[in-house]
Amino acid sequence: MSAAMLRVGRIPYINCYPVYGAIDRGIVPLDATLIDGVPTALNRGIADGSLDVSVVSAVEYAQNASNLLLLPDLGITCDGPVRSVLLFSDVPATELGGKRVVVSTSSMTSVALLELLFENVWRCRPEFVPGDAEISDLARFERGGDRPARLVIGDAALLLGAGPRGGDDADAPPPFAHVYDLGEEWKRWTGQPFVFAVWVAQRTTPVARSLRVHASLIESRDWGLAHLDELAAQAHRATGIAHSACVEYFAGLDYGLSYPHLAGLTEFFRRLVLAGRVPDGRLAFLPAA
Ligand SMILES: C=C(O[C@@H]1C=C(C(=O)O)C=C[C@H]1O)C(=O)O
Repeated sequence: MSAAMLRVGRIPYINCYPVYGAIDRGIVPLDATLIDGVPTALNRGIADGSLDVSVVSAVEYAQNASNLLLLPDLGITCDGPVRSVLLFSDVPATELGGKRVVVSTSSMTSVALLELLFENVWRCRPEFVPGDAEISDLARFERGGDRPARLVIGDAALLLGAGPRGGDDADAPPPFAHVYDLGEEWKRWTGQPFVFAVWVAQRTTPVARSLRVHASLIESRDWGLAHLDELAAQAHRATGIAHSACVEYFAGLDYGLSYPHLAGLTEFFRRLVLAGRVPDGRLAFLPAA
């Protein structure tokens, strides 16, 4: 009897196209079932054991490291602006103390990073309230009043960051006066790259099976990096974001986990441990495929 198919998580944002594009096209085989979900849904799937391997918020690994192994050389990272993790605000961030900041329910890493930035860089203490912030939620965003700022990630952030398009949008709310790119803010603060997402496997999943998934993901990622223009065209068709903006977006992301990325990741975890937000821990890797 063959073991059940592994369940492998994928974020449906365009930021995952470069990792899964060749698998989606049948160019690289993946012996697993792909499960789509926003980052917090995949985090839950890894935490409750319903996913075997997945991309997750970096913070999910830190929360749950004793049950997980990191997949080598895979991540969603930036070294400066990320373009898709944005704080939109009607007032400067330093003036948000005591005010409500709506944080995306899809995100865990960016929310933790935002809290660190408020404590250490903007030095004020807003009240964080969760709110849905996917593309389908954009039209219903309440503006102003007691919610002057909002953290948005992924495709929704790219779209909102691009601003209103054309002159036929007379009813559109005015753009936010201040937009903070969290990759850029982290770089300015620490000088380091930032790792938003990592790929993990359950320690209970047989290593040989996780290794096969890892090998497919690496092969698919390498194909993706060699075909970014084709993937940017697909991203444009899927979201309406300008092709040139998709090209620029992919160029600003790095899908590896090199020494500088690991330095940024451990710096982030160290600061989260200091703030009492995640348990102290260590990085443990699946042996490289
Ligand atoms: C760069 C991004 O990285 C992401 C942000 C995550 C988070 O904040 O928890 C998790 C996965 C990634 O999708 C993005 O989604 O825009």
